[in-house]
Amino acid sequence: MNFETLSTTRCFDGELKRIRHRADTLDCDMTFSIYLPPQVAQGEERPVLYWLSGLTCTDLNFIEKAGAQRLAAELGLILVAPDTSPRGPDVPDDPEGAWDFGLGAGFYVNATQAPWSKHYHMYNYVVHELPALIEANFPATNQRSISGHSMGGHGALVCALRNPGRYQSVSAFSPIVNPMHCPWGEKAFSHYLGEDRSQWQQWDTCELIATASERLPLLIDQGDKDGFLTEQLKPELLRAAAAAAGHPLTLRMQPGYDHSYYFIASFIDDHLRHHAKALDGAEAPQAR
Ligand SMILES: N[C@@H](CCC(=O)N[C@@H](CSC=O)C(=O)NCC(=O)O)C(=O)O
Repeated sequence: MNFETLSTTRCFDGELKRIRHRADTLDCDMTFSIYLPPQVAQGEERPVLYWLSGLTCTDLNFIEKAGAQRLAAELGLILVAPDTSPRGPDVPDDPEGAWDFGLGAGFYVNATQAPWSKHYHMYNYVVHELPALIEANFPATNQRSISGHSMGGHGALVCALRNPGRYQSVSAFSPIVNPMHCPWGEKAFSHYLGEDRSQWQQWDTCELIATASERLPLLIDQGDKDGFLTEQLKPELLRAAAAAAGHPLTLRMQPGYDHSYYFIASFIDDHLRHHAKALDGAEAPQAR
């Protein structure tokens, strides 16, 4: 598989790379970031944490703002941050240029409706094509975990719930848990998936959790001063759905925190340790 390394930057004794490649599932060129911890320079293969970002983001928001590399280096975790939508001059965008749909807002679904269905297959990209590229070309094991923020939190939860056994652990910050019933999700799903709401259920965490065949524990952090909390995110709906299904959920309401990457940076270490504990060969170091 061909790819181009756009940059390589030393970081906490590891390497941060930006990679551009042709994405067949999206029918466009894509750029992602990958952090290789120092253990890979010593010949080790390491497990991967995939991070899905939210609306308006590229691969860089998480890499530049979350501060995850320091502990990833210590834990020996590879971090992979894809972009949030297909890109390029041929890729359709919101006709009015809104930031909550189209470019930067792929919602991690496989679009079925024209004109979106030509490129907007972010689910297939993050679940299949990107891991295949990573595992064939980088010193990565096939042990994977997934996390994300907001639209990306929705993506992480949906990817894990739809693929029992594929991910060792899952977590999310401020996820859109019930996109079928919030303005961001209704706008995106009606365009990408059409008006038949029965087709939306397979992309909605609160729906998927009812019938999940694997009860992978969910770790979720949510700020109680998040401006999107009541209209878009609605974590209480996930709490109810998880309770009804008997699905293990740790939902931490964090007092005073908003929707920003300052919030993510404040709790990212807990999430990295959660994933490291679940991933073979990436145990957290002993406390000193
Ligand atoms: N541009 C918007 C704000 C958009 C926003 O808050 N995006 C979040 C994700 S929201 C859900 O998916 C984000 O991660 N932004 C990038 C960042 O670096 O903070 C506005 O102007 O209101």
